[in-house]
Amino acid sequence: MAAVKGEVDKVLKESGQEVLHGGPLIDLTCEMLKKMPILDSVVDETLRLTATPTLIRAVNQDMTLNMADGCKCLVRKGDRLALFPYMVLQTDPEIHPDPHSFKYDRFFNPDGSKKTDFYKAGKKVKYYNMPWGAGVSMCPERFFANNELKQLIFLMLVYYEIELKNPHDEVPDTDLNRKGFGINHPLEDMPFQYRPRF
Ligand code: HEM
Repeated sequence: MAAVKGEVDKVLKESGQEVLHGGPLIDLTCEMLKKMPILDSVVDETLRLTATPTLIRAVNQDMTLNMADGCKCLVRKGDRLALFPYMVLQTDPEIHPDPHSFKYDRFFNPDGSKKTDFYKAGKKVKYYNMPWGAGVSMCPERFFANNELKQLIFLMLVYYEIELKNPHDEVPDTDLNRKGFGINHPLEDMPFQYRPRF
């Protein structure tokens, strides 16, 4: 959180704004949100660990799927195909080392650019994180949803001092019953406390 807070403070300062007691509300623009590679990485990493959609496809013609391990899988016209990227990509330890840990910098390079180089068996992987699905039915509202998440985090960090109530508690497990249905929920709450800065 400290890294994101540092980035939020920098972007706010560069915009010439500050939080003042009784002062005007922060004017948060899309341009400001675009200058936040750390926050982008944090959102991507959060979705990597929590987005578990099942992608269903209808097979319109007989075809062969070539798997990463060299296997070939025949699918027939009329079949239904269910893909579960959470298991096969998002938590593959070869693509994402230490896959069940949250690493805020997993998706950005030291020069601040977005990290897109991920490998499996020595080959660059095209799809390394698929919270939004892929292809023609890829979530059409992903830019909106991504910006909403970024706005919420930005404004929470600008207006409030936030800390975990019990910082040494383990991160709760997720509810296995929801796997396959969008975003995973934690089994328990993680209480936090906050104080307005204004
Ligand atoms: C974090 C938030 C969200 C996530 C992780 C998410 C994820 C997804 C996924 C995985 C799919 C299926 C993609 C596929 O089959 O390849 C999808 C489809 C879709 N999503 Fe989202 N979504 C999110 C937010 C939203 C929001 C806010 C809206 C609307 C305002 C939305 C509207 C849609 C629609 C209409 C489709 C169907 C697209 C189609 O079948 O052509 N999503 N979304």
